[in-house]
Amino acid sequence: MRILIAPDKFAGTLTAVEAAAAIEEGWRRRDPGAEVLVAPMADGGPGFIDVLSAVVDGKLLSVTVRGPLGEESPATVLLAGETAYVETAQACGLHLVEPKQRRPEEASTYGVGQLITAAVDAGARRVILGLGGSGTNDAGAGLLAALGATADAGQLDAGAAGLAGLETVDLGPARERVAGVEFVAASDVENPMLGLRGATNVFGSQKGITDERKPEVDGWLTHFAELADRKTADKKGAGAAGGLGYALLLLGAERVSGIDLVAELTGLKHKASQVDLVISGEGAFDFQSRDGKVIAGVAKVANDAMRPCVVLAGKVLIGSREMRSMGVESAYALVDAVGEEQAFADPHGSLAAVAERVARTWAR
Ligand SMILES: O=C(O)[C@H](O)CO
Repeated sequence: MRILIAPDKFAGTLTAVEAAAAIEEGWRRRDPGAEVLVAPMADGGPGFIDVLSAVVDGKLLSVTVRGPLGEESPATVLLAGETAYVETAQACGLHLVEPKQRRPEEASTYGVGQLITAAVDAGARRVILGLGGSGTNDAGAGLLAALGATADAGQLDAGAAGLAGLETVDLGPARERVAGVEFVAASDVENPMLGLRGATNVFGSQKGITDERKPEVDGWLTHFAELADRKTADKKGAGAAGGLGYALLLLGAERVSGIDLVAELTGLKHKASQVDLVISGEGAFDFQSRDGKVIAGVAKVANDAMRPCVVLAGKVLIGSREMRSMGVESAYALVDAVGEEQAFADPHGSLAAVAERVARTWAR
């Protein structure tokens, strides 16, 4: 049997590379002669550089930047000729701050601007940024400040709260700093920045913004957009990574789907056409998995190649009808198979055990 293993990370427990290894190990116990192709995936969020550095011929540049709350964060830029790949979550990711320490209204994307500066200073003329998994919600104002944008009153690098008192914003110096550089924003979502479908209302809760605080925070972002460029806030992907997409669009970025970009760079289409079964996976397979996320992207590629796609996930929180409409044949949950405690205590072993069971059904 020929299989393609193309999972996302299992957030908080396994990277995409580790998840793929666990699935392969479990599958081989049942089907030792299987021909296995492995393609760990990412949608623009955490894991973007890890996954791309395995397939892009380039070198890693190590830098230290400001994390979401000002702490030092180590990060890497992947340089391939004049193209640089940046994983924005390395500077502004939710995982960088312990749940109890989170202050989402103050968290800033300043470090993402520092990553761009490092890439440009190293000779990049095209910067491809993965967006997603952020702990920030500052409309990308921090990024713009790091590149030289200025404001009177208020503060561009103090998170969403700093935007409240702004009176004027000058993006000129930031645009000048990166003149001639082409940007690509590879995002995990297409949401606009403001309103009910916007960054604060849809993704604010996972960062710790309470429902009561959302109208005021959304108002701060609206105020900033009114000073900078209101129309751009409605564009596709402006709301990705707490409005970081918006700041990149202001710098002229082209917006693409993160998973489509990763699928292309990893040759996923070709790989899918060579196998009998495609296996994907992630921590929680839920309604958020539908648009722009890894499972939806992998299932689409599998369907286009007319190959069945199954999913292994920590939890499956989606109905079978919805799952099938995405092109996923079956989904298997670790917590159903081994229990929640065991799934967290030994994620590798649990995932391998479930993969072995799946092979019992699918291997031939
Ligand atoms: O970072 C975030 O806000 C979400 O992943 C959507 O991009």
